[in-house]
Amino acid sequence: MQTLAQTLSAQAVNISLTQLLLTLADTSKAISVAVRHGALAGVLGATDQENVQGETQKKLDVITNDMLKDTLKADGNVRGLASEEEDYVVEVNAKGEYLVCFDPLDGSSNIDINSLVGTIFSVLPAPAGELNEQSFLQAGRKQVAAGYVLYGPSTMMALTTGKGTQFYTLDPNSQEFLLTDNNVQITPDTAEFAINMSNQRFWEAPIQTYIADLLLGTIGPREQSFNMRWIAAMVGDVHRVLCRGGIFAYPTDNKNPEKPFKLRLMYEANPMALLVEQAGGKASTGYETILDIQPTAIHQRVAVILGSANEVDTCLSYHGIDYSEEPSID
Ligand SMILES: O=P(O)(O)OC[C@H]1O[C@](O)(COP(=O)(O)O)[C@@H](O)[C@@H]1O
Ligand SMILES: [Mg+2]
Ligand SMILES: [Mg+2]
Repeated sequence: MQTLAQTLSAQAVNISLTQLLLTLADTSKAISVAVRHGALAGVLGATDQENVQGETQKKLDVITNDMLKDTLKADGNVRGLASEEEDYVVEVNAKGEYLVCFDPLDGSSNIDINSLVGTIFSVLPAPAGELNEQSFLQAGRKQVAAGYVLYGPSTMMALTTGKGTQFYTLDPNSQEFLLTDNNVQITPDTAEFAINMSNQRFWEAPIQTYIADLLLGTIGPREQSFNMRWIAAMVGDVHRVLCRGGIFAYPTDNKNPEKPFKLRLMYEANPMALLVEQAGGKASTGYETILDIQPTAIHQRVAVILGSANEVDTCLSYHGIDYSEEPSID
């Protein structure tokens, strides 16, 4: 089986990006060790700090953020970084060619119940000149690489450098990420959806109607039964969609009018959208393709609807968007 380095070489990924991706992979191996030690290492539970979004930080949010920050600072290829757990962008190396945005621990509410968590990352080209927040505000389409590492029963990485989506599995013996799927493909049709149903009464009308029709199953307009899954960690839910198809949605809601969206564009939605598109799926807010959004802030939040192409199109048709002219529709 090919190693990560061998696969990146076969994809003709340039040396600086390869080095950076290997740094991210190495750091994720160390995070995997910290996560696996759990209570034995005293890493579970919360801190008494909040991040910029007003969320209480878990100990592992802080530990994993520091691990990534330290290794990316030591990697000469990084110009700057932005993290869910950092209020502001961090300047790294004046000569670095890349910007890295990351969610060091996604699904962190799962950590205390020994359930799925992961790390999500997005790599953008660093523009010339002074580094500031503006340097990062590039549409997701500009990402040169994106991926996540899932700390599950096995540690897996999903990665794209714009040449399809690949899965790697961490070999516990050699400590190498080995290529286990070179061409991940999301089935265009599905009978499985993932959404936090407890927010139902707060959604907009289009998503209310769409989900209601899925729940009606064989007696509704879809004339088929749909199954529901919710891991409460985007990495886990998107991984399932990449493995066996499905639709994942965290739509707009009015539960807290100051925060109409949950997921963050730069280090959750964009990297997942690129992985999904590169695997033949689609990713939208309901009104706009995620990868085409022009960001306005590093911690900006968005609505997310992604997964099996035909099912995402069906969901978008409830939002009054007709995709019948698009080539992906039969
Ligand atoms: O609490 P909810 O509504 O189930 O939300 C779960 C969502 O929140 C997140 O956990 C947010 O990520 P963080 O844990 O990085 O803040 C997503 O991974 C997941 O999809
Ligand atoms: Mg997250
Ligand atoms: Mg997080």
